[in-house]
Amino acid sequence: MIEFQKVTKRFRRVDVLKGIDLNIDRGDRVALVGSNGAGKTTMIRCLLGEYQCGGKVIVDGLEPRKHRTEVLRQVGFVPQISPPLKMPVGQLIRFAAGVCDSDPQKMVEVAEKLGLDINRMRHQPFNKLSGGQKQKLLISIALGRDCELLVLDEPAANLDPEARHIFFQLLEEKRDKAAMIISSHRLDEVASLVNRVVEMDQGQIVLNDHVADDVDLTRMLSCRLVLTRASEAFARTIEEWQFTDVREGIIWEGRVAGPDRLRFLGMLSRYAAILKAIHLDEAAD
Ligand SMILES: Nc1ncnc2c1ncn2[C@@H]1O[C@H](COP(=O)(O)OP(=O)(O)OP(=O)(O)O)[C@@H](O)[C@H]1O
Repeated sequence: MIEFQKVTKRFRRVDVLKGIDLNIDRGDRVALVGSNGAGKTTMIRCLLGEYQCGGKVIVDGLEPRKHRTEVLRQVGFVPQISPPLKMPVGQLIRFAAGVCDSDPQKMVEVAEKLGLDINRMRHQPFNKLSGGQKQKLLISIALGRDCELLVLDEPAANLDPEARHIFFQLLEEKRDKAAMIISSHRLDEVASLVNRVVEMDQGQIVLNDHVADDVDLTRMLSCRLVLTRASEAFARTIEEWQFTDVREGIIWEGRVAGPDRLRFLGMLSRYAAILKAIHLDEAAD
């Protein structure tokens, strides 16, 4: 369905994508993870035909750069940063529904589930909404239509907890209807949805993990690590995984989201020399 073939992208002499090879098929639900600046958004923008890039991107046999309208018609997209649109909310919904030949009422219904009163705000310009309201509206437009592919770039970042919960429920309903690429820093949130984890680091794919559908991805792993000595570098890294120091930087405990296990072990392998014991256990519910 989607092919990236040796895709490269440079910004001002800096290589931001360094030869990405990746295939995504129908039925794939991919968590795209990686630290800030790894290249996730750039890759998504290449997929949507927004950037000229080296190599080849193909979506259902079409090159997005040459066939943007056709490609975008198949894709429900929620950007990380909302576009600076001045169009009033009501008009924006009608416009978006027209572009993908969908029923605007379905978008309004999704918006209401997320807690947006479209009727009250329909004359309000999009760029005057709050960050969370903008994100809810963009989610409503993407999910309130039928599409073959959902591309979501940090979609829940600005949502309040209640809306977050509803958003993931709505995505769950789309689970078998559309392929998904979800860029997220919170793998635990998307764990139950995805069957693949792709990790980027400095413009490259460093992990491409097909997590089998029969693995219980919602399960958390509880983990205890024992080191031969304390290490500042290790402490910085493991704290990013929300682990707690239980004895002078030597014993660490924490929990790892199910589909994150390979990425976690990949990170640990960098510290093999100072690891004395690793205990991983599926946490009891
Ligand atoms: N339009 C641009 N002009 C110049 N540099 C850019 C541009 N867009 C992105 N970059 C650079 O490309 C690199 C990758 O950025 P990108 O937004 O793709 O990362 P990301 O993985 O999505 O990060 P984050 O998790 O912070 O959203 C960064 O170093 C960024 O500064």
